Amino acid sequence: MCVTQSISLYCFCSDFRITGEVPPWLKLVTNRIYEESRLFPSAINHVLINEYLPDQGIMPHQDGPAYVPVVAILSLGSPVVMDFVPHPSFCGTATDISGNNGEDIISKPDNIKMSSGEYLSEYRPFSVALMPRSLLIFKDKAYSDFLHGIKDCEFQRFDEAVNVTNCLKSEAQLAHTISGLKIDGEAGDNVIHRTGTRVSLTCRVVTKVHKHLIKL
Ligand SMILES: O=C(O)CCC(=O)C(=O)O
Ligand SMILES: [Fe+2]
Repeated sequence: MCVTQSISLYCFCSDFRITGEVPPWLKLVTNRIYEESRLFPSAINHVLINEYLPDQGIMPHQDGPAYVPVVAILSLGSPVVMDFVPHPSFCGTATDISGNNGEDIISKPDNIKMSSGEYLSEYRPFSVALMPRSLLIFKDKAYSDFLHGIKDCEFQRFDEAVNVTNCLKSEAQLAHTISGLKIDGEAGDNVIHRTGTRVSLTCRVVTKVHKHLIKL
């Protein structure tokens, strides 16, 4: 269940602001992501700010077609694990995503595996640990062929995360500053304990301003 609290939604396009003035610090952040990543076709014009309590996540979903297929997620506060699972259409349980009106596409986790329980070989699930102050950018196939989500769970294993080595390094360097991260490498027990809130800034480029996007 998606139980996150959306704090703010900023859409910079056509002077279209949902929750007041776009603060200068936010423009600095998005400009820097745009300029340094060089992955967005134009300046970021849409930022969703979400707050997650330790037991809150977000259902596996695909960001809607109103956005260009690249997204940057800046994570602050508690670390968390984001899971990527192949879109059901790559698992033999295709659902029609055409004609979507611009909203995100949400899928029940049960629909993600083939009836045999197998995944197509090139579409294996993976996860990424999102450490505090990290920036995750994904695009193309990761955007359109996979659903992304976060479990509603206070304890999250990250030993299977694609960036587990980086997490262990950053934990070693920042152990005193990262709260909610317990690592026991010897036991192979790499677990994030989400003890505090997490705030994320999801930065995108919206091409079509659709009235449904305003729904908070
Ligand atoms: O908060 C996050 O890390 C993910 C948010 C997200 O996927 C979305 O808003 O579409
Ligand atoms: Fe998303």
